[in-house]
Amino acid sequence: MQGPEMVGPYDRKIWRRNVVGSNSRRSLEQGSEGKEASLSLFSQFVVSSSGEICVDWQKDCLGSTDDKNPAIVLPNQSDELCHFAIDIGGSLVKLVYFSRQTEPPLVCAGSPPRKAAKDQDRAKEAYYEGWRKHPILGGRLHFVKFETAKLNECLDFIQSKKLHCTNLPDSGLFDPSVPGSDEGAIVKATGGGAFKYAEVFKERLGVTFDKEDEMDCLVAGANFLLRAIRYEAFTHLEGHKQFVQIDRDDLFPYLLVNIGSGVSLIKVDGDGVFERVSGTNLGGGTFWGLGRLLMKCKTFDEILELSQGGDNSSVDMLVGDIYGGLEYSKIGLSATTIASSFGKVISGDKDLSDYRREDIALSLLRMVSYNIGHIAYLNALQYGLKRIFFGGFFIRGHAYTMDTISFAINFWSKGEAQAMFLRHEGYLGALGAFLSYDKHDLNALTAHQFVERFPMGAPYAGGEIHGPPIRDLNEKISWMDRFMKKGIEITAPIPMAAPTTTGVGGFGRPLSRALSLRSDSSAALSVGVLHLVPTLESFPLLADPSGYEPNTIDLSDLSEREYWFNILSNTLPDLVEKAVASEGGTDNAKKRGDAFAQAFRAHLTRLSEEPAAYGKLGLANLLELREECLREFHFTDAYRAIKQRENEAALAVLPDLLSELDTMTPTERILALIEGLLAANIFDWGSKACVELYRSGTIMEIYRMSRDKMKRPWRVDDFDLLKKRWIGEGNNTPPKPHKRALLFVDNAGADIVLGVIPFARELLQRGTEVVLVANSLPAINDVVATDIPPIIAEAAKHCDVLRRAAVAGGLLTDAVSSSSESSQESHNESVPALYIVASGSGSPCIDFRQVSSEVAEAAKDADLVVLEGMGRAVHTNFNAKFKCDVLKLAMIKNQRLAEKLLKGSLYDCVCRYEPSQEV
Ligand SMILES: Nc1ncnc2c1ncn2[C@@H]1O[C@H](COP(=O)(O)OP(=O)(O)OP(=O)(O)O)[C@@H](O)[C@H]1O
Ligand SMILES: CC(C)(CO)[C@@H](O)C(=O)NCCC(=O)O
Ligand SMILES: [Mn+2]
Repeated sequence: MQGPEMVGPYDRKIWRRNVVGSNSRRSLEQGSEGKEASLSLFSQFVVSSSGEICVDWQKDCLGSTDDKNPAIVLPNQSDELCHFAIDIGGSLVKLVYFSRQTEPPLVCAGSPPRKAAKDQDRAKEAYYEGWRKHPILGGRLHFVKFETAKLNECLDFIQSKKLHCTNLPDSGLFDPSVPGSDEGAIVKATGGGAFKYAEVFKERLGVTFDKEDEMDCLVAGANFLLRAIRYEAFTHLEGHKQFVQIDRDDLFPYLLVNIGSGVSLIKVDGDGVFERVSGTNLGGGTFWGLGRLLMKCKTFDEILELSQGGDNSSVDMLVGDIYGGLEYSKIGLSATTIASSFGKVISGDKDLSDYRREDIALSLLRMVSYNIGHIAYLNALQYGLKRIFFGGFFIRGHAYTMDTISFAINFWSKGEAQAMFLRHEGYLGALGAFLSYDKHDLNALTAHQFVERFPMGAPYAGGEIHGPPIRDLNEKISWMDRFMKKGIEITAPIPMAAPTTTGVGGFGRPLSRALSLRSDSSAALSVGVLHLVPTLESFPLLADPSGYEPNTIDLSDLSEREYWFNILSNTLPDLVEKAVASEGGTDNAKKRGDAFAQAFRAHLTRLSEEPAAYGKLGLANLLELREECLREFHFTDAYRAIKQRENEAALAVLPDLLSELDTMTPTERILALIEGLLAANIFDWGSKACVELYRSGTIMEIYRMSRDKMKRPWRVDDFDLLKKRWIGEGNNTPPKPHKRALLFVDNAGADIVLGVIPFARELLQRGTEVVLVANSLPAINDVVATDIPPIIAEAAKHCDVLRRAAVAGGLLTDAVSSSSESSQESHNESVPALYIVASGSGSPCIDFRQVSSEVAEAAKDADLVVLEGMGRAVHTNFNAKFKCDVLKLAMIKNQRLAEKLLKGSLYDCVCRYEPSQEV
């Protein structure tokens, strides 16, 4: 008698949707390490404005200083064949470039697919085919900037990354089947420098500029960002940042105020429909220029930093100065209103050196900001526009600047108009130029197809770009190390900073100037790398997609933030230990572990200073960030060994559990199954309380203890409702079973084996098709889609229903013989199929705005969704409504969550059953 045989999860013949892990949005990140460049080659490490790590190879690079024009050895060069668009302004050069892997992202972390080379080739071919048709598939957009006065740095950057070699004239794209050419690249360029520096680019790089109109680009960039990026626009009042949800269909008209060197005011009525209604020569260049002249500041950020400690009343003439300390209330001017910027200087015979540089800086900042705010308001008034978006790098994510502008708009419009700011502030033009490449069709993508990620350098972002990004793992580790040694200490994020206002932007003096801009300018907003993942979709069963908010806990609340940051910080050492062990505990693994901890702590510190730095912050984002950080340091599955051990232990007792269940009546069984699911959900290595529990007991002991405690009523207990739907009431005919159930599973071990599998088996027995939805990539001890087939194969040895369902779902071959010992299961009845689908996520939570297309496809016929575990059913989606029946099951393994959300206590259970919300 032959046992069931595994079928590789990548066999596309089985079920199109059953391609475990191939569509992970994260799998793109699991690139090979490529050629490892030697560390000693690089001397200086910096971070790009997009948070990428770069090396300053101009400074004494490649070991030999006399080599003036060194050949740059790019680590992972194959990963970085890209193209770009450029905006060369009066002050700054902005570059948007595109990258993608040259290899199809076939491999998902977890157990490696057992796949024949032949299949790999076929899949690769199909991937390239898709690539040719849709060149923007699976790529990333990076944002970097340089000073226009240091154009050479920009040219070097382009050259070092060979960006210009891949802008082929015919397609504007890199085609892996066509050998690259160094000549004749055509690049979309905008801004005045597209004219001024065209010859320089031609000479140095052989690049020809295809010029795009600057205003066209600004508008195209703004429209794109406002539609595609969920957390792009925000208001900023008295230090408080609030993201604004922009309705795609109600975007126009608006006023776009781009504050670059000079200022352009554009009335935007639609895509490509706009008018530049005004402009002002008092702009960012004015501020920077006067700052250099008056305060001898070397950098722009230095002026901003100075202004934080300023008191402008020593420089500005206030209304009170003119009115003898009184206000001019008749016309609504307070005594502290600035009557005349720099006006006080006329009255003494002081020299420049007699004034505090800080005071001058603040006066200057307010002069320029108010003036722009004023002009913006007048134009909004003239054209009847209520919404004003401010872009351009003058804003610099600087709280005080934004407050000042907001205050001005609010003041003059008497609250009628609103100032909004954009996270990608200065990149509008460059992005617009990039969008103007015919073939991209980026505009066709929607918000759920973009994932913005913040690499390890993001917390330090703000530095200038000097060289090629570091891709190589060793370089990353070394960079982290050097950064620490340079004395920019990233400490634990506790205690938390007060709300990060740098002062109230009224006419008075800034009230709070305690927090200074850090010298690395990290007070600015971070712009991440934008990943384009066309395979991600919005989950079709959401009842209210536009009102959907995945996070249950809002981390804009300071005490919540403090609490969770503390937990993440405290559990870090244990995680590092596990991660290092998972990689064999080698010295290299230890180094990576340390670097990971440093990197994650830096993110936490950054976010505790500026919670909205990466967009709206929820617990789910933090948990995902931690996983991404692990992946960045190549910890592919930190809990691999633990998961394996727990799976084995649980599988050993599964047959007994199944037999026990088979002796029960249907009514007893459904209760036992739900109890079992809740009890088994205790195995969660992401919970501090549970990890402590594991120290004192074996898996089975804990599971039994947990089961014994499973007495109803649970904290949230809809069991009676579920039972009614399951077996009906009284003598009435039982309701029809569900057609298809989607089970979003949580942890490995007892959770999946003793909780989910018996429940899935019950569903199958009742005639419900079952789709197990698991992570594409690992997160804590969560089971990954590719982990499940071997578990099912093992379970199927003891259960005929599972075996036949797995065969029907293409997970197992061998439909002929049975090794089942369970005689109670009928062999004649047909059993619906059991499928496994990867969710597209690598997080312990699930965001239903962005799931894999396989999940979206599988959802079409589903009439039951089961969300299991704290991450998926409580941290996220606790309040989510679905178009079909939904069952949310979890054990609460966190004291505060139990108290705050449920007014309960640790280890309380949630069994929430909500019938279809569709009317
Ligand atoms: N690191 C920085 N270095 C220089 N200027 C900065 C920096 N950060 C912010 N700024 C401010 O941003 C302004 C430039 O903004 P931006 O890049 O949007 O304009 P630009 O395209 O160079 O100018 P224009 O569009 O008028 O030609 C500078 O004049 C300065 O006020
Ligand atoms: C000249 C541009 C458009 C170059 O970006 C910009 O600097 C600007 O809008 N300056 C203001 C010029 C005016 O007074 O309208
Ligand atoms: Mn510009």
